[in-house]
Amino acid sequence: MPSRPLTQLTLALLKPDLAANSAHVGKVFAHIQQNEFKVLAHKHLLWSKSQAEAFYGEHRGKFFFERLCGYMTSGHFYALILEKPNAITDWRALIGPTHPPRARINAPDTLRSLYGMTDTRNSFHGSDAAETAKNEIQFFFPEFDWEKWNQDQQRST
Ligand SMILES: Nc1ncnc2c1ncn2[C@@H]1O[C@H](COP(=O)(O)OP(=O)(O)OP(=O)(O)O)[C@@H](O)[C@H]1O
Repeated sequence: MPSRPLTQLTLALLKPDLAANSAHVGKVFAHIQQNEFKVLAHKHLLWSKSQAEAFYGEHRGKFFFERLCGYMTSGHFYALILEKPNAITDWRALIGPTHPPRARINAPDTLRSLYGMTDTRNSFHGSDAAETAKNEIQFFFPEFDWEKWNQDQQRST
């Protein structure tokens, strides 16, 4: 059987401002596929305040923490497990800089440039490292079978 390159998983969020616009959601899913990410799983979620505070716990105490948690509980959003070689860096490159006005100047083709609105309402999240991706996938998809995924990876090399 021909071998394929090792893949990586990342956790992506399509945040509430984006998720509220079904036309934009369709375009973003198309963009994800055009960029050769495989969507292994996705969920449409509505968070309680305590869930948002748990996920963004590292930002507790920062000036934008309350605003961020308020935004993330303002409506439904999507959580996705994305797979491809270098998924973590590729997805962060595709979404672009945290701040959409800066993205529109420095990275105009990125998703945050195209769809993001403000520093808080920036439409997307992506894990920033392998360990974070594992923890974040576990947070949203506790049922995800890592052992099977690892076995499939080994079989395909
Ligand atoms: N200066 C800021 N003002 C308002 N909101 C901010 C600011 N910095 C970050 N945020 C919000 O907090 C989130 C997490 O911040 P972080 O610094 O981890 O950015 P990021 O890694 O680009 O974003 P994410 O973790 O969502 O992919 C951002 O996505 C944004 O919604």
